[in-house]
Amino acid sequence: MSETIFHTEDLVKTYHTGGTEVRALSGVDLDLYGSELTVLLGPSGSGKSTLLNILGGLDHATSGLVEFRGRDLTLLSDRELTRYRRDHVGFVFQFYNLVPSLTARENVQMVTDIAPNPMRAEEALARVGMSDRIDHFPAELSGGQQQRVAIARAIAKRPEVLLCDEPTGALDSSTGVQVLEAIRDINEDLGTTAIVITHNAAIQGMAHRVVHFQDGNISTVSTNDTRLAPSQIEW
Ligand SMILES: Nc1ncnc2c1ncn2[C@@H]1O[C@H](COP(=O)(O)OP(=O)(O)OP(=O)(O)O)[C@@H](O)[C@H]1O
Repeated sequence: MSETIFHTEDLVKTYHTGGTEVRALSGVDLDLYGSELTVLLGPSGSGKSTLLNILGGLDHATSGLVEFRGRDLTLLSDRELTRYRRDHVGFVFQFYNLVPSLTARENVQMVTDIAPNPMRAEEALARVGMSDRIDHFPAELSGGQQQRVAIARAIAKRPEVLLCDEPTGALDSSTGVQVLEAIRDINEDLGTTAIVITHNAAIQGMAHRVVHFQDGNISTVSTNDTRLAPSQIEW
């Protein structure tokens, strides 16, 4: 088995809003491994995004342990967390968050211009099958194409982990499959550890490891002996 990338122990996240307390994560124990593609599956509100945000250094846990390669993220200051995110993590969200006034290439270059060891924007876009749309603006691209540009932007700095929160949530099945293929290819070709949130159970077939969430905790973790190609997935 490959190296443990993320390790959590009794991880708790509580939100306080308007006098009420929501326990978004209630004692999560989890290990995730390098170069794997993990799917986090579960109903709305079960805590998937909360966990992903903590793993990615976007949010602090309330209590418990969360380690990235043995380094305790809960001990990091905001400044150190920013550095951790910048150096190690690529994010992809449901809505692509591209800058509308910049072309696909320029959207990716926003990252490659400031990263220490980036791939060229053209290479990142080629890896997601977008070479022929490199000078197009987001409004000239379909939702799936925009999401592939967003993936290119996320991987251009060569992050160790790619965290995807509902990357196909806004897409139909055939467009979504192209996005899943891009994520699978990044995981396989670059060895990038990928974690993909979905509430679409069909997607779990492409994962090495599937983590099922229920009510702020993990109900089961399973592994797929045989994985599906994204082209075999439909919803
Ligand atoms: N910033 C916040 N303030 C207050 N409550 C929050 C906040 N973020 C999440 N929650 C609550 O925490 C719980 C877990 O939310 P989370 O977004 O992690 O679930 P999820 O499984 O990702 O759901 P979805 O699939 O709908 O995105 C929910 O009850 C949600 O309402």
